[in-house]
Amino acid sequence: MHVSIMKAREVFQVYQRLLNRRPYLVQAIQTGTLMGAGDLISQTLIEKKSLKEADYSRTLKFSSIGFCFGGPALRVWYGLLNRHVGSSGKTVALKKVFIDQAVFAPTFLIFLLMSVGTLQGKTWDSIKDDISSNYLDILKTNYYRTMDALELVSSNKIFGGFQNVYSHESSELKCKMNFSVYLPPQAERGDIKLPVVFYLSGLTCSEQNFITKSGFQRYAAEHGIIVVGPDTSPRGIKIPGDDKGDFGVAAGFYLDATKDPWSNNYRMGSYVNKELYDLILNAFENVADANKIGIMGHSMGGHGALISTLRNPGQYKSVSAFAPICNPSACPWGENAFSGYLGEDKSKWAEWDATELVKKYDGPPLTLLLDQGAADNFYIKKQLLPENLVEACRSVGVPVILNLREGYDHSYYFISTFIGEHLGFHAKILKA
Ligand SMILES: N[C@@H](CCC(=O)N[C@@H](CS)C(=O)NCC(=O)O)C(=O)O
Repeated sequence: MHVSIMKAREVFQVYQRLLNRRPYLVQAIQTGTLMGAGDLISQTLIEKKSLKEADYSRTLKFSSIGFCFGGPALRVWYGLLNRHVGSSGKTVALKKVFIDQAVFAPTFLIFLLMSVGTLQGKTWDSIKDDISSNYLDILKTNYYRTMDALELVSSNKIFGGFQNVYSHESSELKCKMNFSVYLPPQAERGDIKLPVVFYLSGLTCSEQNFITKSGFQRYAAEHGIIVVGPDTSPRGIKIPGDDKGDFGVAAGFYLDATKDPWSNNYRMGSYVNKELYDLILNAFENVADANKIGIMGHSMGGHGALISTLRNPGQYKSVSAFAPICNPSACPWGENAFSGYLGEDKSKWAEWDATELVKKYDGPPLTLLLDQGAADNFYIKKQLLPENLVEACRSVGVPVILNLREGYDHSYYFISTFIGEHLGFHAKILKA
């Protein structure tokens, strides 16, 4: 699995390089391929043709429209938008979506319907008929899809940057989710790519706790780091037994549940590491550096940061955690959550347990940074077990730093004291 993930990453990097070097050609090939594939999917899934019956000349016509016109037109259009609207700032994304949907979408759709008609050998009159009967329906469907995308919930200026909260419909979790994005002042002009650090919160938290209590923005602004904070579980889905505080709502444990009734929505592992990860890199393409991504977290979120890194070698270049649940298979919180989400087979638990995962880690070199308050009741009651993780790291030679902080507890008072050190640690690795 590690090998295939590394390969996928390399392919993505080659793609990025090609896109920088030959933007028009790459966009043309991409749009051509997508339009061809779209036609083939429509013929097989919607028109119910078999692959033998499919009209491949129609597929080729769609591809060539994408290659010759769609791709280059998109490239020119996004270039114009970047030049005239800018590429970052509080309202830039919203302005761009608005102009794109108000100007480009209606114009391009007419052009597309005309090209398709022409390539199908239709007369001008029948093309006009097609346009008058289909145009508004297609445009409306497109508008509904756009509105589904990203919604800005709030935006506040802090330490020269903006603390934003967005919401979106998650396909993994099948519900509406909030997440936070801090854009430091260095993102304002949109002409430099910055490191991104994901922060995963603990039990009972939403995306709000970290952004209102930790004071991380001062240090993110200092280092020029974008910080993204997802929520901790699916929201608004009522499943009996989901309100226990350490299981269900606000306790997704950053894994993909396999046991009913949780497996349909409780997919925080894929949500964070695939859906949200890709969404951030796409939506903030101009300012987020896809090669400089780190992850950190607190308690259940510390466990999330560690397993996300260990399960996806190379995806996160830096990782750190505050009071993480280090060995969930061996503590009451973890046993309760894992048996509920994954069932009783403990071999499946090991796939989501940092202490087990690190023993099999086979990826780029990593140093784990852990901070633990010595007066943390959950540490004292053996919910967190950092020593188990440190021992496992030592057994396989993975470097780990464990700072035991005298007198500190489990709260955000502890996190806010050391958050600057953690962001400094990420900055050092990601900016190297
Ligand atoms: N479920 C436990 C843990 C609650 C807790 O301490 N949550 C931590 C994360 S594990 C937190 O960040 N709470 C929110 C906050 O302090 O703002 C309890 O209810 O005592």
